[in-house]
Formats: sequence, structure tokens, C-alpha cells
Amino acid sequence: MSKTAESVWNNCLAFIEDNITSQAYKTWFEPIKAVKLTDNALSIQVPSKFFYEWLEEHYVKILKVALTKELGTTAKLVYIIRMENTYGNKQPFTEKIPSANRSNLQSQDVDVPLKNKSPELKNPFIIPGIRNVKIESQLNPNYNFESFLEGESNRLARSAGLAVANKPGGTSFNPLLIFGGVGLGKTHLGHAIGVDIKDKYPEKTVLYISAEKFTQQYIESVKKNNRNDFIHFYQIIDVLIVDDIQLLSGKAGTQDVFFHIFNHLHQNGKQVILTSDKAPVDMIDIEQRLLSRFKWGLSAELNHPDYDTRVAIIKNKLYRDGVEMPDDIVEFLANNIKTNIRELEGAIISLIAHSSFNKKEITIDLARKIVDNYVKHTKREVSIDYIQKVVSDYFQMDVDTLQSKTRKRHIVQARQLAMFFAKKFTKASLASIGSQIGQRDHATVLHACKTVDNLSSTDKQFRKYVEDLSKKLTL
Ligand SMILES: Nc1ncnc2c1ncn2[C@@H]1O[C@H](COP(=O)(O)OP(=O)(O)OP(=O)(O)O)[C@@H](O)[C@H]1O
Repeated sequence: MSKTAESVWNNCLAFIEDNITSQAYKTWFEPIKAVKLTDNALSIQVPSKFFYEWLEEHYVKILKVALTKELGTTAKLVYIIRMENTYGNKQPFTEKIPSANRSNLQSQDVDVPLKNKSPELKNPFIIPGIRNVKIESQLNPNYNFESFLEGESNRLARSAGLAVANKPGGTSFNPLLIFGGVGLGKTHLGHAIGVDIKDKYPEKTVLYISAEKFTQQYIESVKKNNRNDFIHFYQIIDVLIVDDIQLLSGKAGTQDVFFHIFNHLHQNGKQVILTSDKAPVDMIDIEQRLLSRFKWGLSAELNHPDYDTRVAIIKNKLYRDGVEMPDDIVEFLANNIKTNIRELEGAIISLIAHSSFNKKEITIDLARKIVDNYVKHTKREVSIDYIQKVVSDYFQMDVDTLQSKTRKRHIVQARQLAMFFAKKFTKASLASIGSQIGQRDHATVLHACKTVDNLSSTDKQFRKYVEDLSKKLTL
């Protein structure tokens, strides 16, 4: 049997599916179509330029292996990027730079079909007209992609959000469910998708609503006997963003009505974006038929941001607020508030407020107080990088010097102290500490810990170093 684009691609897919996670496969390979096979070149169609860039960045190796297996070493891969000539889609969005100074989003005019018997839709978002209703998107223009910093923790969700914004209703990410712990940016990302869609497709009707408000409106509509108007209102939306969908838990009536709205939107190629504080599997008291719909598209998790992302978020916030803060304080905050971006922002605001009300400089002591007073429950854990930084700063050297091979006494002592504190304050093994502090082995770390113990009981000056550093690292 001769090879066709489809047969070659199907074989490649089988190989790829075996070698990557099922979520990655579903996200990045299922939407691809094989288009043609000429000579040894397979052309595949991808939904967007972003998609192509992602594949090139993350999956080029596996694609190459799969294709070489099928077509030999001269195999070539050609991407065809589908661009539709509709408004906002003329430019690949990866090149689009959102304006920093957004004005508030405009109301959206929606023509309600004449068959609608009740033009006056009783919904708080609607100012009834004769045939035309205005729907406020309820989007916050400040929650946009530009202000939503990218990091390892949010890369998949952010990228999927961008893909959805580029082609609402036209990707396999429908619904797009963004889930994650408290204060990790679910609401921000939900808004950002909506804001970007309004930028690219101003004619689309976008609505952001919290599940709580949705429930209240539904209850109200039942009381006032206009449940159908309520349903009809939501069915004319092009992009529906429902925040905190887990709050529908245990509310059978609201779940039922949402189920009908969801089905209608989905069947009509409209985009649904949901956020939740848990993954679908962990949602309780949500009907099975609704849960299974949540799983139709893509569930993308927002994880705790890593250190670099936390620093970037703090710096970005300071920059936007026009405030300067010394780097060591930024690092201190990033090191001490790890699990909630809202708390991180709260601490920055408190710090700025304290310092300006009391006309005090922003100091590390003030930062410590704020962290203690405002984010008491934050678990403190110092990293080996942070320990090396604090020790190097204390001895006025840089981290490279601390890690160097030199035998100069004061540098050796600094290195030994860093190893000692890494052992004391982290859960890392001796071997891991050694490899992170200048590529030493575990025996060197053990020796360092013993030396620090001995010197602290015999040398007064050295004991002072240990006490000072201990204070700096634990406060
Ligand atoms: N990646 C990010 N870059 C910049 N700011 C972020 C990022 N993620 C979250 N934030 C900020 O953190 C704060 C909390 O985010 P948000 O309210 O979206 O969290 P959430 O996950 O919806 O929280 P909750 O679980 O309480 O509903 C917001 O001010 C948001 O702008």
C-alpha cells in the first residue's frame, strides 16, 4: 500500500502518543491535520502560528524521530498555518503587542433574533432596547495577558488561553478549564482571554461572570418566573467565562440550567472558559454529566510560581506602581511568600503603605514585620541559592567566589558556612548540597558541617558569624 499524508502522520502520532503525556498529546497533536505528502515532505496544518512555535520549541525532536522512522533521513516537515481573514486574525498574534494603556472595554451590542418573544431580557447586564440589547462584558481591562507574567507554573494554561483567544470556539480547548490553588491567577487569566478576544474580535459578545453571581441570577429568575429569559440571555453569548465553577457544587437547579446553556453554546461553536480551585476529578457534588463536559476540552493547571516568576511578578508590580525597592527586599519577599500571588501583592502594598505613612525607608526589617503580620501562615523555607546569596553578601563577596576552588581561608569558611546552613535549613541531601555549592562531594559537605560546629564552640568571632547568618536566614 502506498503511503499517504494521513497514513504517515497516523504512524507518527502513534509513536508520539507513546512517548509524551496524554495531556500534551491531546493539546498539541490532536488538533493537527496531515495535508499532503510530496517527495519526502509531509505538510501538516496547525491552528496558529503560536501552535507552530510551540511545536518547534518543545516537540521538534520527537517529530523528527517519528518522521525519520516513517520517511527516512531525508524526511522534511512543512507547517501550514491556518489564518483566517477575519478581523483581528490578519496578524499572527504572537507579534501583537497589547497597548499598555487600555481604555475600558465597550459595551457590546447584540441583536436578539425577532423570534424572541420577550425583548426585555430581565438580566442585570442588559439595558433592554427594542431589538437590541447591550451586554457589558464585565471584563477588567487591567487583567490582560501583558500583565500576566509567564513562568513554568502557568505556561500551559497561559498558552492555551492565548490559543483560545486567537480562535475562540475554534480550538479543541473547549471548554478551557483553568484550575489551581487560591490566588494563583485563575481570575486574571480568565479575564485576559476575554480582553484579548475583545481586542481581536470586537464583534464577539464576551461575558465574564462568577459562578456565584450566575447562581444568584438564576435563583432570581426562578422567583420572577423568567427562567427562559435567563437561559436565552446566556445562549446569545459568544464567549462565556465562568469563574469559580466549583461553587455550583450541590446546587442541582443551577447545574441543570448551566448544563443546557453549556450544551447550546458548545454545539454552536461558542467558546466556554471555566475556572475552578480544583481539578474536575476532585470536584464534589457536581453532576456527572456536567463533569464529563468539563473534561471535553482542556484542563490546564496553574501551579505555584517558581522563585524567578515570583521575582518577576514583584518587579513588574513595582514598576507599574512606579515604586523602587532594593533587590534584597524583593528577593526576601519572593523567598518568603511562595504559594499565593495575591499574598505577595498584598505584602508589597502593605510595605509601600507602611513606608510612606511612617516616612520610613523600605528596609529588610520592615519587610520582615510585614511578612510576619500579614502573611503569618506562610511556610518559610529557604533555598540553597538564597543561603549562598545571604552568606556571600554577608562576607561581601559574590556567589561565584564562594563557589570557587580557591583555598583562601575566608572564602573556604564562607563556603563551609553556606554548606552548614544548607544542611540545617533545607531538606537537601549532602550530595545535593555539595553539587549546588561549587560542585563538591558529600564528604566535603559533611566535613564543612563538622568544622562549623567545632569552630563555633572554640572561636568567638566565628560564632558571631554563625549567629548573624542564622538570624538573617530565619527572620
Ligand atoms: N502570572 C501572573 N502575573 C502577574 N500577576 C499575577 C499572575 N498570577 C496572578 N497574578 C495576580 O495575583 C492576584 C491573584 O490572582 P487571581 O485573583 O486571578 O487568583 P485566583 O486564582 O482567581 O484566586 P482565587 O482562588 O482566590 O479566586 C491578582 O492580582 C493577579 O493579578
